[in-house]
Amino acid sequence: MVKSRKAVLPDVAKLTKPQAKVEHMRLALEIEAHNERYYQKDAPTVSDAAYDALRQRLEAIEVKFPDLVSKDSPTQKVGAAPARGFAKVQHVVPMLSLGNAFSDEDVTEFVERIRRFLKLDADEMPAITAEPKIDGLSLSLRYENGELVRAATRGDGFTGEDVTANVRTIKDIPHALKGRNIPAACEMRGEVYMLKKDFLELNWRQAEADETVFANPRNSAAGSLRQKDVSITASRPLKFFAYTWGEMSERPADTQHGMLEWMDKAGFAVNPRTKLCKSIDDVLKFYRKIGDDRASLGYDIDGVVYKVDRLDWQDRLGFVSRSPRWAIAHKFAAEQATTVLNGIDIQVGRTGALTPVARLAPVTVGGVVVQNATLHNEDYIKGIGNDGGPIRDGVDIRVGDTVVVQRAGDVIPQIANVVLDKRPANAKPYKFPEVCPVCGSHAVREEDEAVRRCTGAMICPAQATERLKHFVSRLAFDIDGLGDKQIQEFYEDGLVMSPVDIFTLQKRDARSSSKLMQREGYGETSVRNLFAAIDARRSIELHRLIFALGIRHVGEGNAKLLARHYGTIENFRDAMLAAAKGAEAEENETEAYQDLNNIGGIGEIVADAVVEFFAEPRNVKALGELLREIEVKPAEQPKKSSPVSDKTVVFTGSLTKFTRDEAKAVAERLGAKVAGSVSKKTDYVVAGEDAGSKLAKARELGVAVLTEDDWLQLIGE
Ligand SMILES: NC(=O)c1ccc[n+]([C@@H]2O[C@H](COP(=O)([O-])OP(=O)(O)OC[C@H]3O[C@@H](n4cnc5c(N)ncnc54)[C@H](O)[C@@H]3O)[C@@H](O)[C@H]2O)c1
Ligand SMILES: [Zn+2]
Repeated sequence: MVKSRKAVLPDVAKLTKPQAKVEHMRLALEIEAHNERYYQKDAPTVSDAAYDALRQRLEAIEVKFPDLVSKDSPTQKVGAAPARGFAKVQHVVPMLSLGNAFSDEDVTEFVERIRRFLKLDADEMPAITAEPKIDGLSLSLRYENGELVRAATRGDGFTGEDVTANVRTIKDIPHALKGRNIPAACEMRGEVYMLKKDFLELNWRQAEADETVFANPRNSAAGSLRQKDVSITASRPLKFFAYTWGEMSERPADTQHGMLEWMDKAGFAVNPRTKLCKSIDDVLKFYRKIGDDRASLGYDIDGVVYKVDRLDWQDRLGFVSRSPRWAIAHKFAAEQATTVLNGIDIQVGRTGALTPVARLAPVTVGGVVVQNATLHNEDYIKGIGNDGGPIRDGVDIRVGDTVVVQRAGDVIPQIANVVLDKRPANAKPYKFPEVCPVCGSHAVREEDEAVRRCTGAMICPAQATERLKHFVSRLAFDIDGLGDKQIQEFYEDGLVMSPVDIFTLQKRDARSSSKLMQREGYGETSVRNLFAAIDARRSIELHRLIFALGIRHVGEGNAKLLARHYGTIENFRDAMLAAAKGAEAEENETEAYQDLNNIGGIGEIVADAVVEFFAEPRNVKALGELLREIEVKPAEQPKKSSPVSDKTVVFTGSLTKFTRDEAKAVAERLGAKVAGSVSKKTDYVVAGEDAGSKLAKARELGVAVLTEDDWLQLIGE
């Protein structure tokens, strides 16, 4: 895409001043729009390579016409302003960006610049640390007297977002620093990221629950950290590498690599692949080696960062507008390849969503053969992004097009761009089907939804079979010998049309004249094994059953939260039926609904989806039939061994050490029950400042009252 853009735009060298001015303005606006989507919404609409190309062109224009540089130019700025909804944190030492190197020459030039600046001898090579450039988001952690007091995102470099409560849920980040050599004020900085396997697993769960699916681990990490509901952050597998610092009352070392060693001792994860290099050759060798190892690293990196090792030299070198002079990021080329789009298939999911999939002429991208790419939804094909703005410069995707396919890490391949010069003359805009390709029902788009859905929920075989496949899938009933293929066949032959049919199969088979045993591919043993596998699942864990119901937005995680909260299927069903009574009203005011909505980690969208499910009599009937055939085991209660398990706790007053959501999530994880009011059954009341009537009540009833610190001590934090 970099190339196709350059082919259509005039060479910067040939631009006249007025032309340059117009283009500068256009590029700046476009870059600002991408910055907002990337940094604030965690949802970019173009590839990093495409974005970098825009920046490079803007920089080239500014080099030729320096008076176009203003303080508002994107070349002078870092990131984007903090998003609304977060408290702001001023960085005492700004958090800047890095200059980029895209070639070996750029790296040589970087080292030369340093030598000239420091006036080093011709044969004197500054030692350089080479660090993997983790593709996550940067974070600043402030420790005072060794205790974590504040965490902030980079924001625009000067003002970041306060994410202290979120950060306290990340295991890699110590709440207190270790060792003796701890400066009184100490700001540690590094990258929050997500392992590729955790990202894929999370996306899979999100997709199952019909929730936001992230484009890559970086966006996923950023989206997970920047959550107003801390319990969501706590449920996401975030990790952290430390690699630099902000304000430091004293420096415990005088080299970059010495500082990294100190960080390791202080209790941080430091990237083990970092290397101290003595020559440019060393540096480039490191770059190529880690480039080769990239796929096996476990986390995404988008290049290597080189830093001058001596801190006194770093100090002398200082900064240019938005980046240090003593460091540079050597970027990897994006993994892209060009191929032809042979067709677009529509898949119908269990919730009736019509999802377009690109069928590509097979092509190798970054060492992997790619034949399919996701096309997300009909707007995406048209060149319209989630926010209604253009993507790919508004170019649509047509069957027959030559397209640029891109893989970032292990993510599902995407179509990064269309090569318009190669579009066949007869290519027609793609017409998205308005009926379900499986059952023929109308497929409609709801207002504010990008997805078109089949309306034939009750009759659509795609939905019914997808629901059944989900019902027997690994995290649900997980029945051996009953996979996608068998479900499809049994459905087509009318043997299994709804979940309960699975458990009555044997009874019906005994009475039937056409036996399962006589089917092709089946014998006595396989039928016996199948029935045994089904019987083995007549007793099922509550969370598996809840997950198996296929309620929108209820993935494995939410199913577990619900199971843990309600304990038994009877409790769960009764509560949901009670909540469903209020579903018609504008605001659901039933106590059962309030209780559901108050479960840590369950938000309104999930609560509404569950209630909606129970408000539909056909669903309740199907569940009732199923429950006559199976037995549901009560939910396992979490960790028995903790000092607060089975205790009932009430938090009151204004808390300063943690947010209420956070306190609740932690307490529940340790097996405590968190209640809203004080009674004789209450074991502890944790009172913050200005605690009122609940504290009085606790005193009156003789319930133990703890300060926040007492509580932390009690749970061993
Ligand atoms: N696709 C889009 O729409 C879009 C929009 C904006 C930015 N971007 C992408 O974001 C990046 C530019 O943003 P940027 O200003 O954050 O710069 P950058 O990512 O190029 O470099 C600076 C960042 O690198 C990170 N980093 C990782 N490991 C490091 C290490 N060992 N030492 C020091 N820093 C390390 C830090 O977070 C630091 O802030 C580019 O890759 C760009 O393509 C994409
Ligand atoms: Zn259908």
